[in-house]
Amino acid sequence: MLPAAEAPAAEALALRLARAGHGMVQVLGPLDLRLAAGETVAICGPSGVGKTTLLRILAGLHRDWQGRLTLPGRLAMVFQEPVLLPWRNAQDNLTLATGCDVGVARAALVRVGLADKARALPGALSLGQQRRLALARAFAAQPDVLLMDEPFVSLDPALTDEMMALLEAERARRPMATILVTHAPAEAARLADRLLRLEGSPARLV
Ligand SMILES: Nc1ncnc2c1ncn2[C@@H]1O[C@H](COP(=O)(O)OP(=O)(O)OP(=O)(O)O)[C@@H](O)[C@H]1O
Repeated sequence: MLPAAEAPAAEALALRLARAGHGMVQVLGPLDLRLAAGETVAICGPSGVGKTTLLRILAGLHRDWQGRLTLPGRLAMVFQEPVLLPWRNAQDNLTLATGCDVGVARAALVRVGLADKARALPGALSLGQQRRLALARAFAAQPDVLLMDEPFVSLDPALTDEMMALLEAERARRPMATILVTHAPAEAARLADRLLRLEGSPARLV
């Protein structure tokens, strides 16, 4: 057995992708993506290169691909838009989406500053509160791997900073591997251990 200092970190995710596409059009691959437990990787690349497609493959939302995915733990995803259930209150948005119990949902709402909004419908929340609710939903899933698809896009700098601070606090509380798709170098520099770039057609990771 290797001494602890030389032992490889546990792997949170390993993708060996031969190809992925939309119908006849190949968008991605071949490419390999591996994440150690607790590691944060930022992925950037030009618009339309396939970043969202890659995240959707990892989340099981995109089926048109060939290869092998190993993902031993729980996964949660934060989309560009909050994608909330409009007729369910904030607390139900967490429990219904993740299967977590009310205590876990309440605790996640507290951590994102929405303790007093548990009974509020998404439509009664500000944009920033809706974004924080989407983050709380991901936290309530207690993921081992968190996928974030441009989660701070179109937010003002103060709200972006607040969202990043919430993510940092959650990672300090409970480590999770994170993939952050972003166009913003400052977000990648602050949050990520590694920066990867999707390039080409079909796209590869460089
Ligand atoms: N449902 C779909 N049907 C056909 N083609 C699609 C579909 N969704 C995406 N595409 C195409 O696949 C390619 C990759 O799209 P994807 O959304 O993954 O890119 P992206 O890098 O996330 O872009 P952006 O930074 O603009 O969000 C694009 O050329 C897009 O037009």
